[in-house]
Amino acid sequence: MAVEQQGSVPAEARDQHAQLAEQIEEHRFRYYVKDQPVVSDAEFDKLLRSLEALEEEHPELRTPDSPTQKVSGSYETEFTAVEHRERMLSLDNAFDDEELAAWADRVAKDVGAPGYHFLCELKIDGLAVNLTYENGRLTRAATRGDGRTGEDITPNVRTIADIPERLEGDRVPALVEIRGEVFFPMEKFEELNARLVEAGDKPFANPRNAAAGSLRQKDPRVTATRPLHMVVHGIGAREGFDIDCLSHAYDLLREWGLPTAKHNKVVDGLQGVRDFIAYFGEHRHSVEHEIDGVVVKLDEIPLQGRLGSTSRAPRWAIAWKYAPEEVNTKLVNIRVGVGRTGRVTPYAQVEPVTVAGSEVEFATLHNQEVVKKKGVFIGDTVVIRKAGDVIPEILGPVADLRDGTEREFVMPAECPECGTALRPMKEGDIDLRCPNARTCPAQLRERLFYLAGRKSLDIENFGYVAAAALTRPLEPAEPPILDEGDIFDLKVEELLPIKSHVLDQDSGLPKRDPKTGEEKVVTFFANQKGEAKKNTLAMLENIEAAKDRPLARVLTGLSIRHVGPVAAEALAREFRSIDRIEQATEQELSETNGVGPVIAASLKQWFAEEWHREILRKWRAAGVRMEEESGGEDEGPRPLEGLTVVVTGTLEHHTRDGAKEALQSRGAKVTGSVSKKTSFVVVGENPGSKYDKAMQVKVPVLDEAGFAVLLEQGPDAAREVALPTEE
Ligand SMILES: NC(=O)c1ccc[n+]([C@@H]2O[C@H](COP(=O)([O-])OP(=O)(O)OC[C@H]3O[C@@H](n4cnc5c(N)ncnc54)[C@H](O)[C@@H]3O)[C@@H](O)[C@H]2O)c1
Ligand SMILES: [Zn+2]
Repeated sequence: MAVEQQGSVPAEARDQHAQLAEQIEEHRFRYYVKDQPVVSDAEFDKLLRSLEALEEEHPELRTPDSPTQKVSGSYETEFTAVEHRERMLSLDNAFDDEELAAWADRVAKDVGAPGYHFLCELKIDGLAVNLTYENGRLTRAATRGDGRTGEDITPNVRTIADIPERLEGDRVPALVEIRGEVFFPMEKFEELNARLVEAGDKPFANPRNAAAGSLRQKDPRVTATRPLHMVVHGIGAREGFDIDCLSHAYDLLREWGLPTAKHNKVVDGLQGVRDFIAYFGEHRHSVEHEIDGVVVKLDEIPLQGRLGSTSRAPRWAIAWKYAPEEVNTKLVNIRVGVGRTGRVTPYAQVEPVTVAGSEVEFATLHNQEVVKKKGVFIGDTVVIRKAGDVIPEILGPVADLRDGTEREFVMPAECPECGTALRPMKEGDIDLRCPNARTCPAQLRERLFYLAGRKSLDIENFGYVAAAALTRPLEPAEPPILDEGDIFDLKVEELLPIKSHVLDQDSGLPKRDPKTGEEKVVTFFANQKGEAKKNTLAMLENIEAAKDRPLARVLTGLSIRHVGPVAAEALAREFRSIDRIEQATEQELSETNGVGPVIAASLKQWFAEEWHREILRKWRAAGVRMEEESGGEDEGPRPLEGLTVVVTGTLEHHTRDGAKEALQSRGAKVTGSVSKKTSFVVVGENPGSKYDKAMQVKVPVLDEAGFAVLLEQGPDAAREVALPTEE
């Protein structure tokens, strides 16, 4: 019989199975023992799923030692092996609603009677630990290991502040095994890698690996330096107390001083589970730790016992996995981009990958210090993270895949677009700038794009590619626009012969033909017959129409440092003409409501530059509006329209109501709770939890000085002075 069954599996399937199993074991070893996985979790899960599918087809391959039947491998490590009193299992996964519903059906069938509940918990992305408390004292802590035997990490766990040495209260049991997840906070991650890199050690690829690697240190003194936290999510063996539901057990655990989860919810049916999943799918980043899913458990403990477990996972629980936000890809290059104000920032170019539903090819790296802190080299495989609608970022390198050909990034000394030597604006600035403001093609292109943008002159059909074609065409040699002074004098005849690249707005790089791989060259303004395209004519018409935009928009379009739409409104309202602004003293400017000394100084600097005054002369000659229309009714501008602001803590110069009114009168909405949709959080003294929340969800946080900037100069300027989100 056995022989016959064996024979029924084709050799090919058997080989494939053996190969997959070996790969999976290898990845588990790298993940659980070395804390340096070389593939993403999603890739790993895919391998495991293929193995499961293969076993579904050929059940004979599903032997007890298959990776699908085990919690993980058993490995010899440098830690002492210890037995768990009760097994520590993994979880089965549901990747879609059908799988979730199938699980719920099974539960219904096995329980057989109504009246049970589902306990929904967040699935924390960390590593599992087992804490043994005897008569209230922590006597041992272990990793999960293969589920029966884990590694003794007691001295390391004792360094974690969240974990009590002694349980509190008068209901402390004789024995209890507490299961929970140790995690590493995302906002401390870059700092850790910076420290490791500086010490010549390997950086971690992501916070989950950092948690595991920090906890599994030979020297617990090292663990003690790492900001580890824990959340409790289960109970193993126990003596001396009874519990009816897991949710009630958590109340007891909390009483004992253990760190229980804040977001658990008991629901009485599948719909409640779906709602919980949907809610945290939306609010994934407003939680204090990374989550990769939701764990749904049957709440009633006697019923859990009735359903029992497989060799790998309990039948009474299931893990819903959210779409992964992290993928591995190759860091092809680190380039630098030049912004509107000449700031030069490095950014990563990676092999294109899809993360969270969109293709990613570039990720920001902020400045040369950040590149160093992250410890990434050009040529590394890196972990890319795209969280919600946030700009993609590189978390860290997969150091174990290095082969020695990787090279360190060196910040260029010269502007990549005009060759001018880069320098900081002020001593002590980290940011480097290209000082060639007037003719640096990158800066001019960005300024023109801004000038034509929604906040300024709002010129339709004048986009990024047009700005590039007009300032640095491949042909003819002389571009029609040398600086923004020329924009209102464009003639259609000048545009027709222009040949240019199609520049990508994210990177400033020429787009390539997907087939040939060559950089695309187009006659952007002319059709094949050499006549003006419809869009070209529309662009010229729109430029003409833009001459009559309100003064504030014209001012905004000049890209004067610190003069965004809000300050421009204030200036236009007070002075009513560009001439009067130019003639005003620095004192007069800075006393203007909504302007202040920084803007005043910046205006003076701007007008002192001859080529800036030349722009104004050309615009005036072209008929651009340089004065506010007289008479205007005094309704007041709403420069903060569309913003949502939270104020917390005590401010020195405003009462809470005063601050609220100042915001509302400028059009902002003021709310009481912080979410991803919040534009700014203003913090005074003793800010409390809203501040922490803002840090977590990375909402810009303003101190009182920053608040003043927001009121006077608007959101763009305020963002520049927001407090750093790390630390
Ligand atoms: N990248 C790799 O090479 C690699 C290798 C091995 C495993 N992995 C990853 O590790 C995970 C699989 O490992 P696994 O067996 O730990 O399974 P799992 O992560 O899917 O689920 C089980 C674990 O979830 C944790 N958990 C978090 N919150 C919980 C909660 N509220 N209640 C109960 N448990 C909770 C527990 O530690 C438990 O052990 C997958 O995400 C997999 O991709 C990756
Ligand atoms: Zn330059």
